[in-house]
Amino acid sequence: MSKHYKIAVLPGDGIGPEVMAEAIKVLQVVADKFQFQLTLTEALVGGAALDATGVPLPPDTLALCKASDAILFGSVGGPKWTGLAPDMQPERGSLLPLRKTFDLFCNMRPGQIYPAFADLSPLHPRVSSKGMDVLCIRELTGGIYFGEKGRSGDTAFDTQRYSVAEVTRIAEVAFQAAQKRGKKVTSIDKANVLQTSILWRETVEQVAKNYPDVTLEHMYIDNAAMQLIRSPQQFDVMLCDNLFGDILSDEIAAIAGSLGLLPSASLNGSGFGLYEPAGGSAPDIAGQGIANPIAQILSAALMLRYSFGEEAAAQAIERAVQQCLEQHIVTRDIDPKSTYGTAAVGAAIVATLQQETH
Ligand SMILES: NC(=O)C1=CN([C@@H]2O[C@H](COP(=O)(O)OP(=O)(O)OC[C@H]3O[C@@H](n4cnc5c(N)ncnc54)[C@H](O)[C@@H]3O)[C@@H](O)[C@H]2O)C=CC1
Ligand SMILES: CC(C)CC(=O)C(=O)O
Ligand SMILES: [Mg+2]
Repeated sequence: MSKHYKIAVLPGDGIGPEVMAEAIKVLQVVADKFQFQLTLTEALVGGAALDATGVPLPPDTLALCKASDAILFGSVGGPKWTGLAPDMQPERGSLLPLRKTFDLFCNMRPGQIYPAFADLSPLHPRVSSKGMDVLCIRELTGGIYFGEKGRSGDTAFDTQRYSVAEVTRIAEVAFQAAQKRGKKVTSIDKANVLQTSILWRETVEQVAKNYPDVTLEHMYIDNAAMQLIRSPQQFDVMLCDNLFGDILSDEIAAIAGSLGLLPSASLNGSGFGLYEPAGGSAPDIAGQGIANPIAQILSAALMLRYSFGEEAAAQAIERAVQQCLEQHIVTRDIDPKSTYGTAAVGAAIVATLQQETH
């Protein structure tokens, strides 16, 4: 076995460790089947790290990430840590610094309505027959999450700043992705109000000139949020800034059936990436063994595809997930009547992979 990949495994808080356990089982099966070696090294991050070491991103964890080929991330945060100083909070003190440190400017969140349980989509029957297949491409290292912020007395502020260079590089990714899909980019902004959106729109127009085979449309964020619910099938690639992409991707997940289905890849163009579910630590269901592991498992598949080029293994995982969904082996976030828990869904995906010949 000559191919060997080193993965930093950061389960984090809440449901993170529960869903990560299932993703690791899946990775071990595909490594065996597709003949590559994985070194999976676990480290503390987020609230778990804060409790154990006093900081949400310990130096050892960062060093492990730097020495790895990719990061498989669970989720961080929860009510236990929300009152802390901002940089001590798990989200601002670990996840955002990881995104910035590795320049992970491109966040991809693919969302589809799986035909097998389209009837369970909250939008059924209006959209299910026409489906949805959207790739949300979100700028991840700029915008209001990283701008100057402050608080004094009864006033607080956050700053949104975007440069032409930042918008250009994420727009390039969106157009290239659209070329391989439905050849349409919908760029989301609020250019009727925001100066950064005017620059965003102008810059996307410039980039579009290099992709004459891709149709570009612009849409204001408020309309986009509405159009997604009204007719999600109209979208192919949605190009968003950091804040708008964060919000719209949760909406895409809900239309697909659950936040527990939506994976994500955060990339910097070098092959290195951080892979995590689009959702958070779900404190309301943590510890109950009922979290949906599919977003974490599909995030592992994206890691195999984007960081390691193991396309066959990635597709095998995606097929196994699809098959379990078709057999209605799903957690209760998708079907409230279901009795399958996190481990049962993970085990079904593992069994499907083991049975499949390739
Ligand atoms: N990447 C990350 O680590 C993220 C962390 N967070 C943090 O997570 C904590 C909780 O945030 P919320 O706003 O409640 O968002 P959340 O995404 O954790 O949960 C929202 C709703 O979706 C459900 N949900 C999410 N993932 C699920 C899964 N795999 N299976 C079944 N149901 C699932 C939850 O049960 C909850 O009802 C906060 O501290 C937040 O800052 C939020 C988003 C991303
Ligand atoms: C800490 C947040 C920005 C995480 C989040 O909500 C996301 O990445 O979707
Ligand atoms: Mg979010």
